[in-house]
Amino acid sequence: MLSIASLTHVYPNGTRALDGVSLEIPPGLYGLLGPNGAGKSTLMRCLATLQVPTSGAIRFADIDVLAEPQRLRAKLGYLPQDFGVYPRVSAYEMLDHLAVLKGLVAAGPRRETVEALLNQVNLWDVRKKAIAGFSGGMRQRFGIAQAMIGNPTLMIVDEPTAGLDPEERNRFNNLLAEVGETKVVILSTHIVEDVADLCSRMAILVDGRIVSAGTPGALIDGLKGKVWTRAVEPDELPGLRKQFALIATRLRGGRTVIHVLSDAAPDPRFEPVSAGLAEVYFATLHARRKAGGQSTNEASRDVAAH
Ligand SMILES: Nc1ncnc2c1ncn2[C@@H]1O[C@H](COP(=O)(O)OP(=O)(O)OP(=O)(O)O)[C@@H](O)[C@H]1O
Repeated sequence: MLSIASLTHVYPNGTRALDGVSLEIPPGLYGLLGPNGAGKSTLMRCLATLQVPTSGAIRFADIDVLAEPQRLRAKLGYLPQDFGVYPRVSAYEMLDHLAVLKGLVAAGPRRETVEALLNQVNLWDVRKKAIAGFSGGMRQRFGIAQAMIGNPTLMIVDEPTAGLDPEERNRFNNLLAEVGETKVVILSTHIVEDVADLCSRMAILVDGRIVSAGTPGALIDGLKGKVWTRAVEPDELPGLRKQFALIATRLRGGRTVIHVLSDAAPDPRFEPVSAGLAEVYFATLHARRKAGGQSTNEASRDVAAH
């Protein structure tokens, strides 16, 4: 179990990237969903001991992470948002090198580990090729392999599927699901489907605060009977936006379809629509923006795009 208590981080320029974040994260895949700039990467870096938060506490099993970062590092696998340099050395050589850095010095056990990991992430056939020539999906799978050296019990994966095509994303997510069977895995993303597909528990982070947390099923149940839809003409949109809590507009076969949050049918032309995680996410963003006094233009102009 990973426990995060009242975690706050203020950057030197005054940006409050995390504002009292508290979460209890059990083993399995945990989704941390939030828009750009919500504070996800800041939280991931604090958990990965790469950044010291301004205040708060992090515990993983019996480890006080802020007091004993070295103890956590021995149990941690981290796939950063930007893996950075993609060297011209082969996947095998690079993984072998990283394994040495992680303390796997004895040649025999190291070879076994490297070979097993390359097989697990399905890169065995291309092990002799340079990482520089890998596709985005292959690089991310290599990223998971390097994160799994030393069999960590906590895995932190920051926006891993951004930029992957659907087939690569699917392959990557299958790998992540396998990894999540035995570890605490935190998946940070702004892609709702990744959380819907993979995670048994989740939280939504907006402006440095947790605004929603629970199982996807429970969060979806909370919207039952409250989401309504109808096709509209584009010139109706400004008026509807003022009148209703518009959480999304979609394009369906060239027509604009809106989703509105309301306890009852806003008018007879609306039909009820069963909510999914996308509606939960966009309703949460809408409520948060309203509370913050920001423009409440729908959070998504095309839910179907993700
Ligand atoms: N080094 C820094 N100095 C000052 N402000 C920063 C720094 N790094 C991030 N921020 C700010 O902190 C806030 C949270 O950023 P963070 O990168 O953690 O968000 P994010 O949810 O990961 O966003 P994205 O999905 O765009 O990566 C943003 O307002 C960002 O501009």
